[in-house]
Amino acid sequence: MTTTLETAMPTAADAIAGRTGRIDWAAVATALDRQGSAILPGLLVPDDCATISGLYPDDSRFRSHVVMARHGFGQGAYKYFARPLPDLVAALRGRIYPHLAAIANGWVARMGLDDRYPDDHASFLARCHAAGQIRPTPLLLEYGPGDYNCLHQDLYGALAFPLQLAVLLSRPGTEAAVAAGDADFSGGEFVLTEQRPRMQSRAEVVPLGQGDAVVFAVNQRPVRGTRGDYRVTMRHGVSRVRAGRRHTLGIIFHDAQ
Ligand SMILES: O=C(O)CCC(=O)C(=O)O
Ligand SMILES: [Fe+2]
Repeated sequence: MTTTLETAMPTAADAIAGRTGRIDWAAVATALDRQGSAILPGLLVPDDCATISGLYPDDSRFRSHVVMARHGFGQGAYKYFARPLPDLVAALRGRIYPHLAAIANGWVARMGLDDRYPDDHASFLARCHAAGQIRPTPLLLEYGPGDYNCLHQDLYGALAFPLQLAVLLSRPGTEAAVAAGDADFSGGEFVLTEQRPRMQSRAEVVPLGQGDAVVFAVNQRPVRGTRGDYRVTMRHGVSRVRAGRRHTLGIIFHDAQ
C-alpha cells in the first residue's frame, strides 16, 4: 500500500476533530445549565483564525452580504458562507453537533417539548432541507471602530437547533495594545442576556481570547427552580468596538428558509 502526501498530512479539519474529541463535554453541559453559555478555549489556533477571517473579502465564498445598519441590527457587516462550506467550518459544524445534540435533547425534554435531535448533523440537516430550510447559515462577521451587534436571536424558520457557537478570530486587547499592533481590537465584548419570567433581565459578558468559542442557547433554555424547571429566553450581541477590527465565525446548526 502506498501513502500519498495528502493522506499523510493532517489537515486543519483533522486537528479540529482531535481538539473536539478532547473537550470535557460534561463540563460544557454543566456550564450551559448554570449560565446558558460555555467557553471552549483555543478551539481554533491562530493560523485557522487567520485563514477564516482572510476569506472575508472573497465574495465567491459567500451567498449573501448583510450591512447591519440597513436592517437596524447594529453597525458592521456579515456574510453567510455559500456551499461548499470551507473545510474548517464544515468540520466544526459536523464534529461539535453530536455533543451538543445530547445536551439539546436533555433541554427539550426538561422543557416538555416533543422535539428530539438526531445524533449526527447530516440527519438534522436533512430534516431542515425537507422543511424548506436549505440555505447554509454559518457566517463571518466583521466589525470596525464604533460597530456593534444588537441583542438578537438567530432563528431562520420553524426548525431551530437550540445551541449555537461563535468563535472569536481576532486578538482582543486594550486600545493602547491595538495602537501598538499587539491586539486587533478593543471593546467588542460578546454579551448574553437572559430574560426570566416575571423578573428583570440578567446580562453576562463572555470573555473570549483569539480562537476561543462560546456555546450558547439560541432561544430558550430550562433553569432549575425550587418548583421544577422554568424557561428563560436568551439573546446575544456584541458591545461597541472601540478600536481596530474584529472578526467572528458564527456556527448555527439549522439551515435557513
Ligand atoms: O460577533 C459576535 O461575537 C456575535 C456573532 C453572532 O451574532 C453569531 O455568531 O450569531
Ligand atoms: Fe447571532
